[in-house]
Amino acid sequence: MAQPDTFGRYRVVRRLGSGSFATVWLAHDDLLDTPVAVKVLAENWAHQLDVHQRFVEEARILRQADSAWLVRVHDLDVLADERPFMVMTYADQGSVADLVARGPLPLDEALRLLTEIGQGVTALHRHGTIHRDIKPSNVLLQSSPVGQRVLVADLGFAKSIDGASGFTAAAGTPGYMSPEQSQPGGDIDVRADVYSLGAVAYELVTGRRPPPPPVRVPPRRVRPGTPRALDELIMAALSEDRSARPADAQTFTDRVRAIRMEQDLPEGVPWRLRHAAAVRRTAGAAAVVAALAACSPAAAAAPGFTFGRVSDTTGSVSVALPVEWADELQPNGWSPRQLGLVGGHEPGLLAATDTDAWRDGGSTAGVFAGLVSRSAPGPELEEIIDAGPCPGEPRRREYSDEHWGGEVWEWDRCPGRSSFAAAAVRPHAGGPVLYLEVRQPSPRPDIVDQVIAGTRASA
Ligand SMILES: Nc1ncnc2c1ncn2[C@@H]1O[C@H](COP(=O)(O)OP(=O)(O)OP(=O)(O)O)[C@@H](O)[C@H]1O
Repeated sequence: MAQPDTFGRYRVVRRLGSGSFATVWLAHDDLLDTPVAVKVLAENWAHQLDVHQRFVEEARILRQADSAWLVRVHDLDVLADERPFMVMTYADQGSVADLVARGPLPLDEALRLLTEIGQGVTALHRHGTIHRDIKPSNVLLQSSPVGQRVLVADLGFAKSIDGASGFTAAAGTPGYMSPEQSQPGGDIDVRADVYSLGAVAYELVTGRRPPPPPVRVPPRRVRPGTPRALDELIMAALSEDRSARPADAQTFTDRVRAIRMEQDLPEGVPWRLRHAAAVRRTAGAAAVVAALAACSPAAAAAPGFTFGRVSDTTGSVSVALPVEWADELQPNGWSPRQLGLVGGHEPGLLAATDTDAWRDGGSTAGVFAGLVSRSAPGPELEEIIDAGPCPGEPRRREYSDEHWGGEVWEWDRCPGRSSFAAAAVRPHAGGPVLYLEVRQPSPRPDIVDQVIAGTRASA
């Protein structure tokens, strides 16, 4: 699609993306000197009266509901070719879908996001509107002076509460959509949005979208340590019987807020979930071949193993490991926030015989290496390891070679008959902390040391 120069007085900068009905552009309001997002109805829909009307209706609802937790609409106009466009707040930090794609969030962050999403949906309910398509990709993120702010967006399917019964077409997204929404002609009320809030909550906490209704696996089973009150709230919101759900978004949000205030929330993400995102984003066979092709024999291999080298996609982290461990590679980085540490998305990689088994703590051999933010005080594993991945106390030892200094913790008997080592090291010459995990069939500290010695990182 050719990039237009302007929409009205808004100067186009670049295309942000397209949905089923519209394309959204980043533009600049030169008069007010501020970035804006301009959503333009697609040409093929512009002449269809009902779609045109729905687009204008979305703009009006967002304008009238006017909440800090909803995308704000500043202007609505029509182009010369009759395509309507709305001018919105620009959400500069992507969507909650991008965030959960990196893995489950620390609970306090998940609850903060849920509270803000709930406030946005509450504003819609107060305005007399049911959103009908709440899902992580429809919740945008904007940077603000006090951190990150949530903006509920995309009311393409929204309906007024009064006119919500007797829909003829199913609308919504599987996994997030209430059971009543998938019944054409079924009547819908605000509790359909409560179901979707429960589904979003489930995904924020576990890193997984809930299965279609009826949902039988509570979040606690996927993420041990989830507070019982949160588990119960999410499962209540996901009830097939809507009379068992919280009555509306306000009730749901109040309960989330109470859990946030009262509970002593566990920090970080449990071990078995930490690499969930990494595994999900495994780049497939092409990356694996590339990884092996990139392997070059490393010097002074441990007896019985040939070492090779794999790198992450940014080229910042490069790890030497036994080549037979590098069957599968996830080179797209990681989020130290999963360990309860500061930092956003950082360079890192997971190379293993079976990356799924890595996540589940099953039988696999491999190495995870990820950079921790430069401001991390480490390298101290106490800051990183809250509860061990394996039974028993680890053996702890100092580590030092020509390049790195830090510490290593080793567990010999882990689930899946493997042994597990975690290391936090920092270059003697200065630089960010590197966090490593080595999983192997039998405890071989010499291999752990060789992996660390052969690893290189640049910030
Ligand atoms: N206010 C905004 N600021 C920044 N990006 C936005 C904004 N509104 C939408 N986008 C982005 O533009 C893209 C298209 O959005 P749009 O709402 O048209 O469709 P969608 O939600 O992706 O799909 P569909 O409408 O089919 O569900 C998405 O990637 C969305 O994240």
